[in-house]
Amino acid sequence: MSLELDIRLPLARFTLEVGTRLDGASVAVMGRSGSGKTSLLEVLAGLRRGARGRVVLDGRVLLDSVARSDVPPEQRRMGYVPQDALLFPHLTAEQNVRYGVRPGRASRVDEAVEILELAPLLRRYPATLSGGEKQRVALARALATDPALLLLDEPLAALDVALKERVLPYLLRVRDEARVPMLYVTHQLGEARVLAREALLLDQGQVRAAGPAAEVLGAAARGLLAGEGDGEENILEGVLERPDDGGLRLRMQGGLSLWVPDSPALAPGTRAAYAVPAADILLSIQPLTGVSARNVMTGTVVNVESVATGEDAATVDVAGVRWVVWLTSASVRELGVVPGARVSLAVKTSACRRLR
Ligand SMILES: Nc1ncnc2c1ncn2[C@@H]1O[C@H](COP(=O)(O)OP(=O)(O)OP(=O)(O)O)[C@@H](O)[C@H]1O
Repeated sequence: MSLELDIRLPLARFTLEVGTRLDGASVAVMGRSGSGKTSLLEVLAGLRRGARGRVVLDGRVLLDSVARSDVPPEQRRMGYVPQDALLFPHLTAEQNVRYGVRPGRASRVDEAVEILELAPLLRRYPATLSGGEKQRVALARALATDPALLLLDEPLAALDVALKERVLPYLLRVRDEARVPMLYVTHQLGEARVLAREALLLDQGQVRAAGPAAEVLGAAARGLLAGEGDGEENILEGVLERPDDGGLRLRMQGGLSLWVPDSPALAPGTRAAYAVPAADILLSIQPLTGVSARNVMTGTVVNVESVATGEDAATVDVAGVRWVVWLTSASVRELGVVPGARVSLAVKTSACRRLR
């Protein structure tokens, strides 16, 4: 995906001004409530009159106000899922998914149903679906139209959606299996880190930072989002395995594995994602032995940043997996937690909660 943006859109209190080039297959858009995220998505979708400048997606000019070209929304090949994505209440889930697909046009209906695991829900009506299930149907409807880019606007209300209801594991599949590029508004740093290759931070309509997710989603993002969302999470994705001597482990890229709560329903080989709150991880500068926590790992501190008064976040690299650990600033000083320090982390199995 290559997306060139140079746009200006006057809003009620400020002008949205975004000039950047994005090349990643997945881009997280973050910023406080009211910073212009939805407006940006609507400009890309072609739904906002009054936007000036240029939008070029994969070499196709979608907007060029100087040349007076403005491709209408239905010809932009954008799969837009707004915050309040409404399903047609009188249509089944399947009819909703098929709704936007024009006869003779490329379609990804079957793939969308498969990836979003909608087969058991196809005959149901929206009124009988849970919030997370409705989100999956709305996402499938967008994916089914074979978009060049998915535009996903996470409602703030999604913060209240129960952990198992999160659509994140499905978005990972859309990214890796359907391989449709996406621009994804999220309020969760942990989600953005695991999903996005690039990130764009908006502050009062201005780009505060844009670039590789690993660089952008650190201190700047945390400072900007302070007070939004509750607590930071580590999101780990991998494949489940069941060693001979019992238990259930998540094997991640790079070979690191994590013991997770066992459940007979979970088959080895299944892809899964887990959330571990940054505040639930124990950090030690001594090798940890004789602790009851089943997950004990050794890694290197990458950086330490302030989260709030008296509270810091240490990023620790363990075999290529980056963990964020929250600890008090007093502990950081007393223990000497500085970049380059070797530390051990302990995570109780029960602190690992499965998404979906
Ligand atoms: N059609 C419009 N005309 C003028 N101003 C608008 C319009 N729509 C939104 N705004 C204003 O522009 C600002 C950005 O709104 P926008 O919805 O893009 O923010 P957001 O970052 O998506 O917020 P949230 O996270 O709450 O969804 C807000 O101050 C809003 O009141």
